[in-house]
Amino acid sequence: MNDAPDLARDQPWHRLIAARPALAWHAMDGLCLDDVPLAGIAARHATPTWVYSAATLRSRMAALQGEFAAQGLTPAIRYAIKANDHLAILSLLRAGGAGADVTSAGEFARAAAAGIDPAAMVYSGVGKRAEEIIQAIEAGIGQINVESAEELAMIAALARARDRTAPVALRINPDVAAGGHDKISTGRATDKFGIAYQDTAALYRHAATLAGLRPVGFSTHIGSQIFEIASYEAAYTRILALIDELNAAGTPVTMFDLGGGFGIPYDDGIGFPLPAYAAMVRRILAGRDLGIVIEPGRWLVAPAGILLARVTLTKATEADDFVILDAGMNDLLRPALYDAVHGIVPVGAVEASGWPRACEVVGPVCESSDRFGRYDLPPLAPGALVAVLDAGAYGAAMSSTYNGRPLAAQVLIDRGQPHVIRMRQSIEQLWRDEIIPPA
Ligand SMILES: Cc1ncc(COP(=O)(O)O)c(C=O)c1O
Ligand SMILES: N[C@@H](CCCC[NH3+])C(=O)O
Repeated sequence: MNDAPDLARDQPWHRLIAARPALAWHAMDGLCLDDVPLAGIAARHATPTWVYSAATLRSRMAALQGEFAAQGLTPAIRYAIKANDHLAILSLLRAGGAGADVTSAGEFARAAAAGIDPAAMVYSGVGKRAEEIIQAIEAGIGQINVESAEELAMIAALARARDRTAPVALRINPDVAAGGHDKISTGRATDKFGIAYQDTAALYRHAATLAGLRPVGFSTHIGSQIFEIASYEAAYTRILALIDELNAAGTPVTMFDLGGGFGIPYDDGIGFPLPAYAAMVRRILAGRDLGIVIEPGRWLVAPAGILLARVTLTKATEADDFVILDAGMNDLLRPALYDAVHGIVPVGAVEASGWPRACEVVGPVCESSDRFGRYDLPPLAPGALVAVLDAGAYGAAMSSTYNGRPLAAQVLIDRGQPHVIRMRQSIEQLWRDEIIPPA
C-alpha cells in the first residue's frame, strides 16, 4: 500500500516511496517499512538507526537467481559481504543460496560465523596477508582471486609448505572504464586492481606448472554502480578470447568469475537491466563449457535498508536553509566520499502548505563535506523524522565513530516483527582505549 495523502501525491519524495516495494505511507502511522511504522522504531530505539527489510533481501536474492535461470544459467552467487556484513543479513542470503566474496580475515570469520561454507567463498583483495591466505587454504576456500604475479608466487609457496593445493583464479584488469564514480571504477589499467590483460595468459600457463596451485579460471570486477551492459560485454569478450586461446592450447580453463557492480537507482529512475545482462552473458558464453560466478554486493542489499534520522535543528542563513540531522558522514559516508545522493523522505505527517522547499540537508560532524545534499522537502521542524533511502549497502559497513559518535543501532524487520540486530554503541564502549605503559 503506497497511499500518500493526496496533497503529497505529486511531491518528489512520494515518487521515491512509490518506487520502493518495502515502503508505504499509512495515513495513521506515517511511513512504514514492511508495514512497521518507522516512528515506532525511532521511539523505541532512538536515532540514527539502520532499518532493514528481510522480505526485500529474500525477494532480491530470488529475483537475481530467477533472471539467470530464465536464460538457462545458474551462476554461483558469491555475495560481496563488504556491502553489509551483518550476520543476520549474511544468514538470510545464505539461506537463499548465496556464498560469499570476502576480502579479509574479519570478513572470512563473519561469513563462516553465518554458516557459509569456505568452499562457497571467493577470496578477493589486492593485499591479502600471508596469515589470511594460510587460513583460507587450510579451511578449504573455494577460490582465491589472485591480483599479481607476486601474490601468485606467495600463495604457491604458502600452499606447498603445508602440502596443500590452493584453487586460484587470476583477476584480470581488462582496461575498461565503468562505474558510477571515478573512485569506484576498478577495471582501468591505471587502477591498482588485477593483472594486466596482456600478462594473464602467460601467468595462467605458469600457474599450471607450479606445485601448490590449482588454477581454475579467471575473474574480473570492473567497478561498482554500473548500468552499461556494454562495459561488461567489452571486458568479458576480451577475457573470453584469452580463455579460448588457453583451452585451444591445452591449458584448461573451467570457470569465469564475472564480478559484481550491478547498479541500483538511488532516485526514482530505472534499475540495472538484469534481464539484458543475463541474456548478454548467455549469448557470449554460448558453446563453451564454463562454470560462472557472480559477486554482487550493492544490488542485493542497498534497497533493503534505510537510515532513520531525526532533525536536530533547522538553521536559516542569508545563503541557505539548512536542515541538520542527527545522522552524519560517520554513519553514511557515501555522500561525502562519492558525492552520492540518497533519497530523503519525511516519516511523519507533513504540513500541506508552502512546500516543498529547497534546503541543504547536513549532518552534525565538523566537516563541510558532512552533507547529504540539496533536497526539496516539506518544512521539517526540529524533532521531525526522515528516512535516508537505499542505505542497506555500504552504510553501516562503512560507518565510524568519528567525532566521538557511537555506532548506530540496527533493526531488521522480519515477518512484521522488528528485531534489534545491533544495539546502539554506548559512550562507555566508545571510550575503551587502553593506555599501556612501556615495559
Ligand atoms: C572484488 C569485488 N567484487 C564484488 C564487489 C561488489 O561490488 P558491488 O557492490 O558494486 O556489486 C566489489 C566492490 O566493488 C569488489 O571489490
Ligand atoms: N563503497 C562503495 C563502492 C565500492 C565497493 C567496493 N569495491 C559505495 O558505497 O558505493
